[in-house]
Amino acid sequence: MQIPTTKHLEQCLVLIVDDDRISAALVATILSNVCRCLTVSSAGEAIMFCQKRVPDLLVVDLNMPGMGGLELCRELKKQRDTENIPIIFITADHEESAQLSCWQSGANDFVTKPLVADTLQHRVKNHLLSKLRLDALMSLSFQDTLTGLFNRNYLKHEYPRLSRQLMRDNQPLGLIIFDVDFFKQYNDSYGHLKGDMCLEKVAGVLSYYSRRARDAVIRYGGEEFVMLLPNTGLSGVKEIAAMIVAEIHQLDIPHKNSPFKRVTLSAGAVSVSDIEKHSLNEVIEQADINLYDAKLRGKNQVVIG
Ligand SMILES: Nc1nc2c(ncn2[C@@H]2O[C@H](COP(=O)(O)OP(=O)(O)OP(=O)(O)O)[C@@H](O)[C@H]2O)c(=O)[nH]1
Repeated sequence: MQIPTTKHLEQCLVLIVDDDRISAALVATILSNVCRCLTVSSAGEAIMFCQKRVPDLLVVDLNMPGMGGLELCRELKKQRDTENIPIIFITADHEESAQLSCWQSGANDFVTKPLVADTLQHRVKNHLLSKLRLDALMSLSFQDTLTGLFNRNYLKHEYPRLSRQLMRDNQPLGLIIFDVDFFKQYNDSYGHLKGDMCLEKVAGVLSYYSRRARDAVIRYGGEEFVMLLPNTGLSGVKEIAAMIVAEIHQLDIPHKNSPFKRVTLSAGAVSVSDIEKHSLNEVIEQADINLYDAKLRGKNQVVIG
């Protein structure tokens, strides 16, 4: 089976990390007909770059003043956002021990100087293609096709890691379940296709409010969405849930068979501080009880506790 890739090779961004400008320019020229390239001149700059924008691959000079290539590689492989970026070292060192150090730091490959242009191009190309296939598989496994949000698989996969992190930092997890009110009637009145468009609009608003790097929105069921808000206490969770419910109300998406005459959301929210004592199911269950309460109290509102 051919796995559909998320973008083309020429759209990929390779970050070249080299303190020697001439050497960096040579690598950029060699790779110019394979992909897009940007250059930074130190490991520190590379880390800052990756915090703002994640490249598809890094070509790193092994020996740089200050933080060297090996340390940079170890650092990037530790971080969740950068752990899957292929890293290729360029080294003038032909010693076996240097090669071993590259592998041990987590590098995906290395090329030796003097550079053979064809070899560098093919290595970069092969690693980029593997990365594109991995990205495509990740999005097929973890993305909801209608809304582009994460799916339930992602939540199950992500929760153990997230809860370990929150435990270490002694921080709470905020979680909100949103459910579109009278959505069966919406489909019945306007048709399934319009129903899908309505879900896409709701998803857009939820994504907009998922502002911090580790916040996440998941399409949990048909018209049910879960928002994960790490490091967020009860008052923060309440504020965000209320803003989203109000925003959907303000959007004024017509719904003739709702008593509100527009599309609305109900929300059940929690903030759990002793996360180690609770499974994902327990946290969801608590939020779901609150959601049920919001529905009982007349919908278009948030219940938190
Ligand atoms: N258009 C569309 N509809 C969906 C999708 N997934 C689920 N639904 C519909 O969502 C509706 C949910 O109905 P209910 O669970 O009865 O909820 P409700 O009508 O919103 O009732 P309350 O939650 O009590 O306000 C069902 O009619 C499903 O067919 C989807 O992907 N697209």
